[in-house]
Amino acid sequence: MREFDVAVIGMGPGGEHVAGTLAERGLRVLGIERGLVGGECPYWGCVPTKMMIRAADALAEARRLAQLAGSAGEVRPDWSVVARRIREEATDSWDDSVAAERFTAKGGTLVRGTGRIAGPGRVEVDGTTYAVTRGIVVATGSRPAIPPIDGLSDVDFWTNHDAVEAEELPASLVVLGGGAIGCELAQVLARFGVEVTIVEGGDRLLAKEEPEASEALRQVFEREGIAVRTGARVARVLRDGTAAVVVVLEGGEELRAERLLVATGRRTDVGEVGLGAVGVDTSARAVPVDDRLRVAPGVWAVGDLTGKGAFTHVSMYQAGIVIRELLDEPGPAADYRALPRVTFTDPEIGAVGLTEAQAREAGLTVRTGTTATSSSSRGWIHGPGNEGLITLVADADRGVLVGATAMGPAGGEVLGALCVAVHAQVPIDSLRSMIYAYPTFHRGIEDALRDLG
Ligand SMILES: Cc1cc2nc3c(=O)[nH]c(=O)nc-3n(C[C@H](O)[C@H](O)[C@H](O)COP(=O)(O)OP(=O)(O)OC[C@H]3O[C@@H](n4cnc5c(N)ncnc54)[C@H](O)[C@@H]3O)c2cc1C
Ligand SMILES: NC(=O)c1ccc[n+]([C@@H]2O[C@H](COP(=O)([O-])OP(=O)(O)OC[C@H]3O[C@@H](n4cnc5c(N)ncnc54)[C@H](O)[C@@H]3O)[C@@H](O)[C@H]2O)c1
Repeated sequence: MREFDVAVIGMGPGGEHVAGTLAERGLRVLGIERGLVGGECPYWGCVPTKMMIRAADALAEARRLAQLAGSAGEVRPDWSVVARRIREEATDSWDDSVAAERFTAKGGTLVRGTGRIAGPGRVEVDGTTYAVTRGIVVATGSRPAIPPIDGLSDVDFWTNHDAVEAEELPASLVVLGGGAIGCELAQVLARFGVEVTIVEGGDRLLAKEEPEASEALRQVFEREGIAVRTGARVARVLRDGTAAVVVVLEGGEELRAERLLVATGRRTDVGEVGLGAVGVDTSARAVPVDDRLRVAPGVWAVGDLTGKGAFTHVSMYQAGIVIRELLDEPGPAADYRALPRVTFTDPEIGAVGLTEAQAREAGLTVRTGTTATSSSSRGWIHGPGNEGLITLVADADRGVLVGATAMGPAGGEVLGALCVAVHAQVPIDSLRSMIYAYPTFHRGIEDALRDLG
């Protein structure tokens, strides 16, 4: 049986970081990947979708020219430019040779196939068993969760994979799910001329964010011609000939489109990767981990699988802790108090820490302060595209921020300052005494602090 110090099952952003760093540090590392080294983020997630968004935002800015600077002629979207960039620049036509070689050049051993834990200190890849002396790291990520809707499996629906790989766009699209994926892709495709309807089962878009941000985004979407149906339950789905998908809502209304994109969340698979062999309940939705990402003696987990936030930065952050664990190096334990997230719609919605509702549920003495992005000097100067808000959530007893939202142009960048405030528990009095450069978008933080009272 071949022996390694560390085996990493799943080479997405978290697994690749653990495996590559430990190999570089001289450990014997086995990396196991059944798809592409790099995982969801570079091939079907963050990177190509942000490339799409960059293109869609350029179109939106061009359309704003008339209100700001005249005209650059007729704006004519061409998806083939985006598809080519994704194929050639982002994904190498979904070929991971460069990433695989980067790992093996560091001294790692890559085995392609489906890995699973065969027992303590043992992993198996498609029938071959390997001995692991120091640690097994499970980083198998997530896949699209497909809801059990009558008829769905009979229509050729899209997931994020198909949307990212599309060489041509449909004329019309129903997007099932108004979360981060649904909202980002809906706006991109609408800006490229696709007639888009979002069908969201809950009562608002981006349910994990502040309700005011959800409402502001809904208004932007409707103004851009995206139909938003919230509180809408799908009864069944069927194909009408070859041309259209019909989405039948409870109540009987029918929505027709050339394509259906399913973006209803992600699912993890705890059982498939053999975590049951080390005592994990395989019916769990996420792997239970402690604050050092330990699952069982000699087993760690990182990334989407841990249920701590399905973001690349969470996976990389956790990977950093596991690397220290496996190298026996000191360092802080995981702390998710200041977890940031950014939905890259236009306007961007950046948020960190707790929402107001979460802070109240936690029993804190909550105070909030808010300001409209459009009412700041910079927002007003910016003009078209200046929708948004800055909302602060404070723990009044301790005099610190526990959460914040920055929605607006560059909302994800404005968020940086708020992340520091929440993470480092900067006293609100200290935030009030800072100098905020004029006229920046982040200066809106000062207005929101004033509103905190
Ligand atoms: C459309 C979209 C847009 C996104 N945009 C952003 C964004 O802007 N910012 C952000 O932070 N996050 C974004 N995300 C989320 C981000 O992509 C994920 O959180 C991140 O990729 C998770 O990393 P991971 O390490 O858990 O593994 P994953 O990226 O999920 O990769 C896991 C890997 O494990 C492999 N694998 C699974 N099971 C096995 C097995 N048994 N044996 C061998 N290999 C296995 C898979 O093939 C895969 O390559 C986006 C996601 C999507 C879908
Ligand atoms: N910018 C980013 O960082 C970014 C971008 C995209 C995705 N992501 C990550 O990927 C995760 C998955 O994204 P997602 O948008 O698929 O999931 P999500 O959980 O964010 O949103 C899914 C939405 O689908 C709705 N839904 C579920 N079943 C439904 C049904 N049958 N009919 C109608 N609506 C239904 C839910 O109510 C929810 O609002 C995100 O939570 C996020 O962590 C991050």
